[in-house]
Amino acid sequence: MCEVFFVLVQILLFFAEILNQKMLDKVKHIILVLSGKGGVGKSTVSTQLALALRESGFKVGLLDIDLCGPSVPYILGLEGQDVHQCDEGWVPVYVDSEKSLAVMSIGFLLKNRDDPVVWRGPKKTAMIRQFLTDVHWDELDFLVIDTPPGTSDEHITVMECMKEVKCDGAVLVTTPQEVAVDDVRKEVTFCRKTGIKILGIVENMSGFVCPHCSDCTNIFSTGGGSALAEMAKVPFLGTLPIDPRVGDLAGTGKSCLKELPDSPTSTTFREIVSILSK
Ligand SMILES: Nc1ncnc2c1ncn2[C@@H]1O[C@H](COP(=O)(O)OP(=O)(O)OP(=O)(O)O)[C@@H](O)[C@H]1O
Ligand code: SF4
Repeated sequence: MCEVFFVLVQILLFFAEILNQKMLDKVKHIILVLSGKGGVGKSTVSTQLALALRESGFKVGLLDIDLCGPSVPYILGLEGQDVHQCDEGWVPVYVDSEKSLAVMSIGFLLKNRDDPVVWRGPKKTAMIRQFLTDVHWDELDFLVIDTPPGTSDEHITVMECMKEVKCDGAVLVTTPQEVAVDDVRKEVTFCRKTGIKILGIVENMSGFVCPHCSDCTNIFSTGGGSALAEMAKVPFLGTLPIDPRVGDLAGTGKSCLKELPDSPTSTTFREIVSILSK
């Protein structure tokens, strides 16, 4: 009896793996965006990175698997959009008629933005697996995956699924403060233990850009991200200052590269795109 069950599980896993590979088959590059701590700007970085890749002419998908705080639909101004089902699974929401940016988030499945997702681990794990296997992406150059903060069950599920497909690796987001850097240090260890390559570290909220004179003032200490990158021997991808104009783009779906082409934030995103697309 036990053996029959074991064989059945193996068969199911085999088909899940095939399905997983099939859905992500047409995706050339998969990039995870991780942070050890909440509120450091991971969703902002994921979204602006997806938009910057699109501005650079790539076809992009953005998958938000932050089940407890799905903010991508809000940031992109897509709240209230419906996700449709087709024979192969879910059809993502496209931000434009050219279908240059496809988006999937649990936020599209909640009736109300304020509805909490009160699920235990196994249900969350099943949902994440489904997100990774059942979204019908068209041909994509890049799929950016926005993850929840920390190193929880959800992360382990993502890492397990990523082993079955060709994931390029993870971009780690930190802020300059020591507590955030400490948490990202744990994330570095987590990536190493789970075999995910670290593509680099981004230091967000690094200084404040004055909206009047555009001067950048370091209100916290700086350099935590680059010091960690050096210590962990991984690339440092750059700094993004606190820029109220970037904060104001949340909810509009507008790209920083397009709206604020001369800002330090756009300069850093251009560099990140050029590193990731090499
Ligand atoms: N560089 C920046 N300049 C100005 N505002 C920023 C910047 N980065 C993030 N923010 C703002 O900080 C807040 C938190 O950002 P965001 O939601 O991206 O963080 P997060 O790490 O994804 O949070 P969570 O852990 O809840 O998922 C948002 O209001 C966002 O607009
Ligand atoms: S940075 Fe310059 S313009 Fe901005 S608040 Fe300070 S003094 Fe004023």
